[in-house]
Amino acid sequence: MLQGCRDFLELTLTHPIELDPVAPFELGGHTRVSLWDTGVLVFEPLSGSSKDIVISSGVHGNETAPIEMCNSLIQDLLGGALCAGERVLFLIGNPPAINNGTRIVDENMNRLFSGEHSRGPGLCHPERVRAKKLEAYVTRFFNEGGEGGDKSDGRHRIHYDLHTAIRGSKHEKFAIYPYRAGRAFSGEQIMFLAAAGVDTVLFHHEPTTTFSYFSSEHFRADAFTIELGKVFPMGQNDMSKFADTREMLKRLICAEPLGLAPFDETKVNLYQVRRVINKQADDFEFTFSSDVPNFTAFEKGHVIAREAGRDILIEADSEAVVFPNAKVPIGQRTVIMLVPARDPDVR
Ligand SMILES: O=C(O)CCC(=O)N[C@@H](CCC(=O)O)C(=O)O
Ligand SMILES: [Zn+2]
Repeated sequence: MLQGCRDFLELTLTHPIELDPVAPFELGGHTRVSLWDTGVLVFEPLSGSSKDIVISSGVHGNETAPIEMCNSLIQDLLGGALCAGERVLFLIGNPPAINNGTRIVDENMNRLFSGEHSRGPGLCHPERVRAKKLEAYVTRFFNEGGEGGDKSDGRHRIHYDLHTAIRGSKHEKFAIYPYRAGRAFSGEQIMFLAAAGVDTVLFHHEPTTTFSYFSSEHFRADAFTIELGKVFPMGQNDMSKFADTREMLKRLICAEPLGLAPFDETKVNLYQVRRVINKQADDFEFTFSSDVPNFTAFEKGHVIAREAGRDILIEADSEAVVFPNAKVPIGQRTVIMLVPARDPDVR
């Protein structure tokens, strides 16, 4: 089915829920290719490697640019224009939502990891079932690679979960670095991201149920949620804006020299998550308009939102907003509040 497959994304979207695994086959005498399920594809160099790399896209169905970029890398690998030098697992997260052209179908998949899919109402709809399967595929992929974690720790495990943001951003491309209890941040990873055009990093301050946190926490992977720009419908992305990102992912996958500069905090924008504001009442509303870009800062005392007759104020001298979204279910995150990172533990 895969050999001679015209387009991996088309195959995935034609089988949005599941696809029988395909027996591994060899490509060009150098790579083993395995299809584990719909949107789940593994490339393994026959001559060995040192990295296990997960690249996921489409966890939110309307975030199309990363899906198109990954599909083009996959097509080049399948077609022989590129040759994998490292083990790579590509995941297209939420095919039914991609077919729908929407962020979610029933529930935000990126709040369902680290077992959250099975809590509360349990596996009651496809996004929960898929999140559980995605965890299992990542687990299998890292375990089959062998012992690993951060770069200094056996095989180097990496997970880039690629997204695009609902609104525009003062920093067009940025990454969320999941909370890492007792682990320093990787300067090399931050410089890799910068070379990929992702010049801004947010250090999260607490555990979450996102996909990148799952890989970071359970497999000690260098894992990130990466926002590559603003959402556009499939086919309407200016792919030239993703050239640097694609180039660096290509070099990584193909084990080409990365040519990274040493960590230099003057070359990147580093923010610390100060707090997350969760929605507590149906009437939650922001005081700023929907076209205010991510990373807009407000001064101490400014009222940024209201709910249940209560004002929500800026607490620090200045705090910047990212991902403001009043239309989330009660209990979920409406906005992340940022301050500049002061002396982050980057090594
Ligand atoms: O633009 C928005 O409001 C959301 C974009 C998006 O999907 N962001 C991720 C971030 C995940 C993280 O915090 O690591 C999400 O909300 O799931
Ligand atoms: Zn997203």
